[in-house]
Amino acid sequence: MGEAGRRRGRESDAGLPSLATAWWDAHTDALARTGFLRVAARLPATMAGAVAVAWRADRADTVIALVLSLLGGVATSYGLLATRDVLVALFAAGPTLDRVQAALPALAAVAVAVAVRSALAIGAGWAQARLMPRVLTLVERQLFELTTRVELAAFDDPGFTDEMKRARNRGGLALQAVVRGTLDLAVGLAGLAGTAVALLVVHPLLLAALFLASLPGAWAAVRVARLSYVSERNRTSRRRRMWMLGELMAERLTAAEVRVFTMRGFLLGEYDRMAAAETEAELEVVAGQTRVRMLGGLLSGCATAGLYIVLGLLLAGGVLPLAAAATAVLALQAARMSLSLALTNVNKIYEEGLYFGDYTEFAHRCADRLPPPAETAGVPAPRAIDVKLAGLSYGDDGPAALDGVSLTARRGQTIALVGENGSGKTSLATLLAGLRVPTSGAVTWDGLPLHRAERADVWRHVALVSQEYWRWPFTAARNITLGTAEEDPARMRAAAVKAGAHQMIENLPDGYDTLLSRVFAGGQDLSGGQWQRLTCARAFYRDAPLLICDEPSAALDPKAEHALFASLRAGAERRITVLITHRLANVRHADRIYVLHRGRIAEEGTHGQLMALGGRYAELFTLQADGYLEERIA
Ligand SMILES: Nc1ncnc2c1ncn2[C@@H]1O[C@H](COP(=O)(O)OP(=O)(O)OP(=O)(O)O)[C@@H](O)[C@H]1O
Repeated sequence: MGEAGRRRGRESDAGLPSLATAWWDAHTDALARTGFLRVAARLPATMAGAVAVAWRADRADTVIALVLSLLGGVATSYGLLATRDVLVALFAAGPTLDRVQAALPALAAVAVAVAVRSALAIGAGWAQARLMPRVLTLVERQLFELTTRVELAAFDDPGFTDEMKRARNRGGLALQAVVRGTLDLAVGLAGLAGTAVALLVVHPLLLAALFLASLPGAWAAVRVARLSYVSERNRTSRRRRMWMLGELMAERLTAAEVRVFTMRGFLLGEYDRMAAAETEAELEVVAGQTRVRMLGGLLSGCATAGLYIVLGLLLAGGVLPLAAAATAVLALQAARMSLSLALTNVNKIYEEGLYFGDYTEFAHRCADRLPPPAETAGVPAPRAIDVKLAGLSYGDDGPAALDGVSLTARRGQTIALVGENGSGKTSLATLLAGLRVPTSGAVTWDGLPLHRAERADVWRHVALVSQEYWRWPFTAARNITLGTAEEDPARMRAAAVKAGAHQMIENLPDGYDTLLSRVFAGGQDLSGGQWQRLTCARAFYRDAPLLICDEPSAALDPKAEHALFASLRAGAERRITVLITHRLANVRHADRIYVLHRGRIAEEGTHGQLMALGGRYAELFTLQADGYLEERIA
């Protein structure tokens, strides 16, 4: 078992169980074994990818940054050769004044080269700074375009959500770092090339010696990068747990339960365990990196010493004149600076490139999970919805949540889905709304299979009161008109009245303009029932031909519940209404009631037919009704 496996084992000894193994663990070990040549081979592709993104973000600034960086290398080369001319003039025989005068033109050339190089570096830096925010926006926007389009089923896959988190948290910043690193590497390489040209002119052997001297540093840089990347990957799941524990201990929604269930000791204990494993892993990596750096430093030192010995021998043997040797020393110093810049950035590009690779892999995975292209143009408002032998499983090998379900719902009808918890009601509703594609069978709207239609066109005809609705941090008005292009105040108020939300909203400090989130200054929060009224108002505002209400009254008081169902009945003839509720008194008026049991339709019919049948429905209804019948107001 690898270290990662052993650590996972330790984590699951007590407390929370292990997190599901994520797909990336599979290639962690392969990455740890990546050799220098593979790293080197990977760099050009990473850099080309970065330049391509930079190009899309802003062509002009990309070209300016690259061209100015390369010109900087020319200025370096020119400056070094001018320096050699200065030294040749100064080391020549003759009176000092004459020698200084002879060196003046070359000195002027050196000054110009230095000034030009600085100006080019400033220009390149400015272009790079302008490029960075655009690169980040481009990458993030691309990610959100995908995450808001992929099939809903993708979110059931823990691997997908992990990858998404990593791509979100690190992808954009990693690409920024790769682009910055690529441009800086261009500066370093241009400087190095400029120096190399100067060295080549001085003596070709010096160039070879410089190349050999740079190898240990390059090896250490790449090795350090790989160590931190592999450790980061291994630590992701631990961090996820720590983040999850942090959320449980420092969130308003969990605060009451943490206290009343005396969870504090357990949660803090879990946190300590995770933190200890995290620190241990961190120290392991730092120790490994320090060893590599020490070895790299030692080898670099030896190589540099060798370089100076070569220089000394060439000088002693009379192969190299003194001025050329002095230029070579200057060139070597310049080369070392350029080399250090280049290596730092090789390091950075490689490491950040791996993280950006996660982003690009995630983008590819998203592309695989996008709905197929629509085969029809436009989707008319449904007059009849047909479900034929539909089955649904969550995940690749999950048990069937629905199995062979068939039903028809027509315009003007209200159908009710009832049944015990986990029987498949919500799953069936997601099929009717085109939110999920059945794993077997089909769902059609007026004969059109939903999976062949453009999803956005389908959802334009759907209003959903979801069981797990989101408390959108917008104003009350925006919460009602959510997702619709136009805001019609009169219609919005009418929808709020139908949902019993109008008076409640009017009583808020700023009425419909009250911000419903405590996260923002001056924001307000609502009670569970008040939020539910608002979500019902949203559904009425959409006034869609398919209205799905999944437990719309779970948090409502009896009066509000009564009013809501009266409103639902009032407009029922214009649409298809799907009602899901455990309060069976509310489904008595439904045109057809489907009783689900373990993903299948166990019974169906009107209230009267099902009561006469004396099956599950009759049993549940009688059970509930008895509770009310015992005590009546006299
Ligand atoms: N996102 C999901 N991923 C995996 N399994 C799921 C998911 N959603 C539902 N299930 C499973 O599918 C089955 C049916 O769930 P569903 O939510 O449709 O039941 P339900 O009848 O609406 O239940 P309830 O009355 O509690 O709302 C359950 O076994 C549930 O565990």
